[in-house]
Amino acid sequence: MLSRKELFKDTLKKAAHAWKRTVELHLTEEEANLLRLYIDQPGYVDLHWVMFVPAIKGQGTEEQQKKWLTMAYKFQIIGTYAQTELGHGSNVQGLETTATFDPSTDEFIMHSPTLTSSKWWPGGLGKTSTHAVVYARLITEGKDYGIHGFIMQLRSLDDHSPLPGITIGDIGGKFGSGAYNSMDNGVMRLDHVRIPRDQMLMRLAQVTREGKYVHSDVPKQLLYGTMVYVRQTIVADASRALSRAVCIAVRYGAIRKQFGSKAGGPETQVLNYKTQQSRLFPFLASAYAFRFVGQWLKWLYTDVTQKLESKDFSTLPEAHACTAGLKSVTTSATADAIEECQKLCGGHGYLNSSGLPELFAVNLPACTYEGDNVVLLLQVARFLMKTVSQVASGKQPVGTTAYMGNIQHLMQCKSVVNTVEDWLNPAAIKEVFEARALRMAVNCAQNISKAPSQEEGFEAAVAHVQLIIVTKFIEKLQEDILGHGVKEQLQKLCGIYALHLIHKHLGDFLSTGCVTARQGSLANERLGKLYAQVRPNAVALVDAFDYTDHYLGSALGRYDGDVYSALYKEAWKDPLNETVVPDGYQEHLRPLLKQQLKLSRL
Ligand SMILES: CC/C=C\C/C=C\C/C=C\C/C=C\CCCCC(=O)SCCNC(=O)CCNC(=O)[C@H](O)C(C)(C)COP(=O)(O)OP(=O)(O)OC[C@H]1O[C@@H](n2cnc3c(N)ncnc32)[C@H](O)[C@@H]1OP(=O)(O)O
Ligand SMILES: Cc1cc2nc3c(=O)[nH]c(=O)nc-3n(C[C@H](O)[C@H](O)[C@H](O)COP(=O)(O)OP(=O)(O)OC[C@H]3O[C@@H](n4cnc5c(N)ncnc54)[C@H](O)[C@@H]3O)c2cc1C
Repeated sequence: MLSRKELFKDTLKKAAHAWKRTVELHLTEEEANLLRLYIDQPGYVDLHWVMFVPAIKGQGTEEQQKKWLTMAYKFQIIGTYAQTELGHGSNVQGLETTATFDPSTDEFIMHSPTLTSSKWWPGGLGKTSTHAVVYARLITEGKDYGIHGFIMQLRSLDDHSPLPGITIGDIGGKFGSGAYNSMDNGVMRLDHVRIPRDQMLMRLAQVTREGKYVHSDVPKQLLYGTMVYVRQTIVADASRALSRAVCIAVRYGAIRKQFGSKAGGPETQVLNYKTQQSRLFPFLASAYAFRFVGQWLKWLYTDVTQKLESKDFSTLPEAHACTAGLKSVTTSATADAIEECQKLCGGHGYLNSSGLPELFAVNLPACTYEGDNVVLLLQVARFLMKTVSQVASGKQPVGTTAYMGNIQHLMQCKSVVNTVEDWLNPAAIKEVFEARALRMAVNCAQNISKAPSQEEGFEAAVAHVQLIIVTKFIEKLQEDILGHGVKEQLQKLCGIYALHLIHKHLGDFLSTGCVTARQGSLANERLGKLYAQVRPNAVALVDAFDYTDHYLGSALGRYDGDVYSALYKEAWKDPLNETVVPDGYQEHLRPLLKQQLKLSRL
């Protein structure tokens, strides 16, 4: 119910309080991250910690890190990540902002040469950030060396006014009433702003005092390293958002009753309807699947980072493909699922008090920020095409593409599934997912020379990423899992996750010859049985997410199930209910009613 200005100020207040508590309680970095997470309101601090600090860590020299991170860690400066422009977001190489080296003063001149080169979108840029890592085309000795990162001070540390030559503001209201409107996504134009040479982030490349451009021995793709890091964190965010929506829909489904009353008996809980289960339980399974794959991705990222430190860059392409692909598949699935959860809750799901509209509006842009989901899957496709060609030339693939080394078998194997129960076998499931992914990638690679098809590459990428998620779920179940019966429940959810994908993408599985129509129908039968088996534990499986009512923010998802009183109470809090007769009655309603009454008497 807050206006944009009030909402923004509220975000500033919360962020300042969180920082105060962080300092007072001597929180570790991990604890402070959790605190920000549970504040649950997008704000400038996200960009400061999630992008500004990592960009300096990844692309700054040791000296630069020491200087800038010391101030950033103490919040003496607030930073953002200013990459996207009005004219270009996905195509980073198409950015237009220039950083021209002037050897006479040992400075870079930062400039926005066109309207489309205006920086546009960076979070916190609009009203808050004092500094930014700005991405611009480096020009020295008359030559354009492409995009590089530069640290710029944007606002005075005394009175917060923009520095000379910098025009800066907020880009305006966004989707939904709250959601991302707490964030001051900004626009910025630069008019020949001078910064010292040592504010170019120089780990990847340097410009000497004389203006010579010098490459380091690290791959230029490390320029994109911050995005790899953030994409990895977004997978965990998606899993959390999805589990919140599912928690609301499952709990409400157990309370809501419609039809089915015989002879005055109780009506049916909507969660017991098969159609409700087949729409909702795949989301429950996906929430767990995304959590496990997110944990694995965090491990992968840490592993790659350690390797990079010792100058081993071999796993960088795989890390890029995994983070891009998983960010894309999990955020798209999550946005779709939250929207569907609203429908699963019927009319009440459309109320703000259900918590679902806000959850949807906050998570929808994850399909776009940090890389448009389609563009990212096309990156995965590119990686797969390269891997297929390496396999063809005898190279043994590793990591998440290791299965491609089994090409002889996977290109011609037939699924062993013969009964409904056979679909309980993780090996049988994994084999059909591997065969589908490989055959789609190989078909795409073979067709590329004839007529390049983006769609084919896109579909192959989706199949590969789904295989990763299924595989990581299966691997998770091979670990020790504490708690009586917990593993059995997770096995059922793993089955649901995999089999619902077979159901959804049956066309792929059939057309690549991985399963027959009969096996597809056995998979559906198995899925129906799994839904029935999960039903008795569905509420416990969402309680296990351990969300407080406060964090869930939903009248429908309350732990105590007292949904109707909560909805009723929430309704009365609406500002429209502050007066019995609404504002506007005297000016607009009364004259209208009186006029009509007069006319009717004529
Ligand atoms: C309620 C909420 C509360 C709290 C939330 C808490 C936390 C939230 C966490 C985070 C979210 C917070 C805020 C959101 C902030 C959003 C910020 C942004 O959006 S920043 C801007 C992001 N922009 C993008 O992602 C742009 C996407 N575009 C690209 O990445 C690239 O341009 C491209 C599409 C990859 C194309 O690049 P290029 O033109 O160079 O193209 P090529 O395809 O030729 O690639 C060359 C070569 O490089 C390899 N490569 C590409 N990218 C990477 C990479 N990242 N890492 C490693 N390698 C990479 C590519 O594969 C090619 O390799 P080759 O085939 O030649 O071997
Ligand atoms: C809430 C939010 C916060 C953001 N925060 C920041 C930030 O802090 N810092 C920052 O720098 N940026 C930020 N961004 C910008 C964001 O990173 C870009 O919007 C994103 O990278 C997508 O780029 P675009 O907007 O140029 O989309 P476009 O690339 O213009 O996409 C438009 C359409 O074209 C399609 N398309 C584009 N290229 C291809 C292709 N090669 N093949 C097929 N289809 C294609 C896309 O799929 C999409 O459907 C933010 C954006 C949002 C929404």
